[in-house]
Amino acid sequence: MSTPAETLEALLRRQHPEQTDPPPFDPADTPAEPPPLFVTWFAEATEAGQPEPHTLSLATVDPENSPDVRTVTLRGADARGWRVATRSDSRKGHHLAATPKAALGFYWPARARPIRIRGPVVPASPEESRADLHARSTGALAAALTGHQSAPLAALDELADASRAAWRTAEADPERDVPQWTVYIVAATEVEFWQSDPARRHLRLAYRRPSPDTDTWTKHLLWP
Ligand SMILES: Cc1cc2nc3c(=O)[nH]c(=O)nc-3n(C[C@H](O)[C@H](O)[C@H](O)COP(=O)(O)O)c2cc1C
Repeated sequence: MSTPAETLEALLRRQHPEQTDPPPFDPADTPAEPPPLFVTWFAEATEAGQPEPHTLSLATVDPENSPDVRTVTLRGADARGWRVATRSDSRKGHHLAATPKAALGFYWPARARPIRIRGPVVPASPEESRADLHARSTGALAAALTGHQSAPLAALDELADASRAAWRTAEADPERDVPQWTVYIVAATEVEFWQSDPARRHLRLAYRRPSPDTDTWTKHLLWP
């Protein structure tokens, strides 16, 4: 009988990168700033049928400087930066309070394109965070209201009871505030666009700027 490790190795050997014809990408013909290129690539991933292109990895560091990562949902991206949202009293919220820096990772296999982003993080205004909370579904409000995110859970019944109560509140009072709900803006200083190449001459275009206070980005290619 095969061990779980052998089973995994056999499954891994059968995996291959998705074979897609790389879409046209000329690094010389790119905007001076990364957000417009991000929007173009996002739209192209959507058109190519990429499931959940707005799902990304958010990396933070804990107070001991150990990295941590989890999956979140993109709320928007513009000249201010890339926006995610969560409770400020979650594990990631505590990390961001202590070390307001993050890295983001997107991967869109339908276009064979990852994008990685790094930079300092600033919370959006309470008004913007409240608007984000109430632009979403009843379930999303109930989830935010349930609270205790990342705290140890003693029993599933406790979650069921808290969640049912949160759903009742969300349905009865859709404008209910959750003061901990926070939009965080990753004010990128580095953004890298990676385009797969069948001959493995992958294209890597990196944008950099010294700080979020400047709109002047430099661009350069990287060896794959
Ligand atoms: C597809 C997907 C999207 C998610 N989006 C969010 C999100 O936008 N905000 C959030 O707080 N958690 C989101 N989560 C849950 C997080 O992955 C994570 O479990 C939770 O935020 C606790 O993370 P933390 O303990 O590092 O704070 C999402 C999970 C999945 C699978």
